[in-house]
This record gives sequence, structure tokens and C-alpha cells, in this order.
Amino acid sequence: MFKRIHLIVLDSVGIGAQHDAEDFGDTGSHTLKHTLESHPVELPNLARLGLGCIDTLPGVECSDRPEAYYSKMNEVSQGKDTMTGHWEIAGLNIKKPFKVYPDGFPEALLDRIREATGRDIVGNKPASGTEIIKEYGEHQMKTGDLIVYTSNDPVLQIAAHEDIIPLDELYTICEKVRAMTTDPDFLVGRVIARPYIGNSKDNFERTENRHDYALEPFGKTVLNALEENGNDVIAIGKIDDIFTSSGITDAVRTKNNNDGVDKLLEVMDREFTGLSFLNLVDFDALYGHRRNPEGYSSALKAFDDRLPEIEAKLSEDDLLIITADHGNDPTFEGTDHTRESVPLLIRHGGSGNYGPLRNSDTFSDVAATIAENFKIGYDTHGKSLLRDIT
Ligand SMILES: O=P(O)(O)O[C@H]1O[C@H](CO)[C@@H](O)[C@H]1O
Ligand SMILES: [Mn+2]
Ligand SMILES: [Mn+2]
Repeated sequence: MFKRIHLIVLDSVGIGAQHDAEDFGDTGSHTLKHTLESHPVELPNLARLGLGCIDTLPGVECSDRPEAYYSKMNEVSQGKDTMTGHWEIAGLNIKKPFKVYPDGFPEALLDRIREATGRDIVGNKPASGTEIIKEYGEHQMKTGDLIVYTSNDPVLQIAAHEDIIPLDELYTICEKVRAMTTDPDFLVGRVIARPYIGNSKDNFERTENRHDYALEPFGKTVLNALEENGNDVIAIGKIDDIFTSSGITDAVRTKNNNDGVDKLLEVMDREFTGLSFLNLVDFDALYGHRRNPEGYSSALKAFDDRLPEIEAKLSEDDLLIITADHGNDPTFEGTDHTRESVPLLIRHGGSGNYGPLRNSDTFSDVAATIAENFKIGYDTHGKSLLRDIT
């Protein structure tokens, strides 16, 4: 039994279209391969763990003596968004896809928002967040209207210039809209505050004051089971938002991927028993959705550079699990997530009998592994990998 499990989600770092990718319009997507083909970088530490043995990846050799267990996992849930991916990692199977709004939100909902906020609304369509502020930002600066938009993800996003709609007000508006969008008529997976600054469409820039308002997970997760059992569950980065704090005993905020690794290292220095759970969102938010393979490659390299610092803190009582929540191939058409399998890398502080694990039919194998390790009798459709981890 490991005293602590450190789970890292590399947000959107998929490893190739999974068997049902066609149903999602994502045939042929492959985040890691296409990113590395487009902008080659060396990932010596991920290669050392065995990343290049999971699939053929340009520049990432399959190590003869991998220093981790490796495999890939498929997503069983009917969705490819962040909440669905993380909730499945934590043991749930989301059978009914979240509602999406390809034609914008219904007028009745917009009316409620207008009434509750005293502001009018522009946008109301699927859009890229950087494009929509170019389109409506100057209008917002003149009128104070809210810029509401969505994507292929189940999200209602509100972009607001920080000088026109102060952050406090934007957050209050998002909380109100969150409360309006939990019933089936207007169900939205996440409401997201998207503040930005600048004085014209040529220099608008989004800030790190983004805030996500998710829904409560649809069932009991392994995080809830851990908490009930008296274990620590330390959320780092977006994890607290993704689970609406449910099953989380402590939350640490982060500014970016690099800060996320810093915060994980600090958490690893603490005395605790249970789970640390980190999400590194920059891969997805800054590079995947922006279809920027060069930035994506650099972010992979930056994470790879820092991996030895994390490994150096692993004792024999610590298990490190690295995986992802969906794909977001920066070379693929559109600007949305891609339905992909995800890599799974697992190691502890000692020298294990490292090598391939069976592939997983569901991300919930991670939850089952955590549950078995902490002997908390959590019921999930996932199957534990623990007996193969020596
Ligand atoms: O284009 P931006 O605003 O970055 O939005 C992206 O971020 C959202 C939440 O992760 C996704 O649904 C995607 O639409
Ligand atoms: Mn994600
Ligand atoms: Mn995303």
C-alpha cells in the first residue's frame, strides 16, 4: 500500500483517436504525435518512463528499460470534455452526454440573464475566446454588454473587460448564471468567467483571472470515498473547480503549468496520507484550443524538464500517476477537443518491475487503483491495476 498517490492530469495530452472517434468527428486525431511531428522537441524524461513505448512518437524512443508502468486508457463516457474526463478518472461513467448549444443559448435563458444582471448580451454563438473578444470587445467597452459564447464543449462563457465589468461583478454574474443553468431545460456543464484587458481589438489579452463554475459530479467519486475514510485529498489547480470542491479536503490554486509543478512539489513536502491531484491546463487552454502546435510542444518540453524534480521527491510510499482527460490535437480542424485515448504512466520511488500494463477500457481504472490502494471499498466500473504494480 502506498501512503500517498500523486495524480497528474496533463490536460488534453491524448495519444491517438480511440475506437469511437468517428462518432465525435475526430477520426485521425493524435495530439502527441501530430504536435511532435509539427514541432519536434526532445522529451527525454517522459521517454525514460516509457511514453514512447505506448505508441510510436516522433523523437520519443521506446526505452529498453522503462522506469514506469505504461499503457493507454480509453474513455467510456459519452463526452470529451474536461469534467467528463476527470469524473471518469475519479470513477464515474457519464452515459448521457452533456447538453451543448451549437446554435447559441435559448432566448428565454438570455432574458433571465439580462434581468438578473441589468446588462444586455452580444455574441451567443460557438466561438473561439480570442476571436470573440476581437469581434465584440470594443462594443463591450462602449456599452457594457456581456459577451456570452459557447463551443462544442458544454460551456457558457462570459467574456468581460476587467475595466468595464469589474472582476467581482463578473464573478457574481457567473454565480447567478450558474444557478440558472442547473435544471434540465438550460443545463450547462460549466459557466466560465473569461476576463480580459487591453484598449483595442488589436491588443486585447485574456488574464489569469478565469474562473470556472462546474456542476456537482453526478455520483459518488473516489475523492468522496477517500474523504469519508479520513484521507487527505489535495486538489491543485483546476481540480477543485472540476469537482466543485466535492471530496476535496484542501485546494491549492495555480497560475500556470510551471506554477502547478511548483505547487505539487510543495504539497509533496507536506505530511499527508491520501491523494494529491494536479491538473495542468495550459496544454489545452493556451495551445490545443488555439491550434498552436509550437506552443504545445514547448509546454510538453517544459513539463518534461521538470519531471525529475517530481521523481526526486518520490519515496517508496509514493505512487505517481500521469495521465490525461481527452485530446486536443492542435493540428486538427476546428478548435475543440478530440476523442482520444490517453497515456498512463505509473511509478513509485523504488525500482519496480516496470514495463507494459494492460490497456484500460475506462479511465476509471485509476479510481479503482486508488480505492484498492487505500482499501476504501469504492464501487466503480473501473478495474484496479494495483496488483500489477510492484
Ligand atoms: O476558446 P476559449 O475561450 O479558450 O474556450 C475554450 O475553453 C473552454 C473551456 O476549457 C472550451 O470549451 C473552449 O471553448
Ligand atoms: Mn481538459
Ligand atoms: Mn478545453
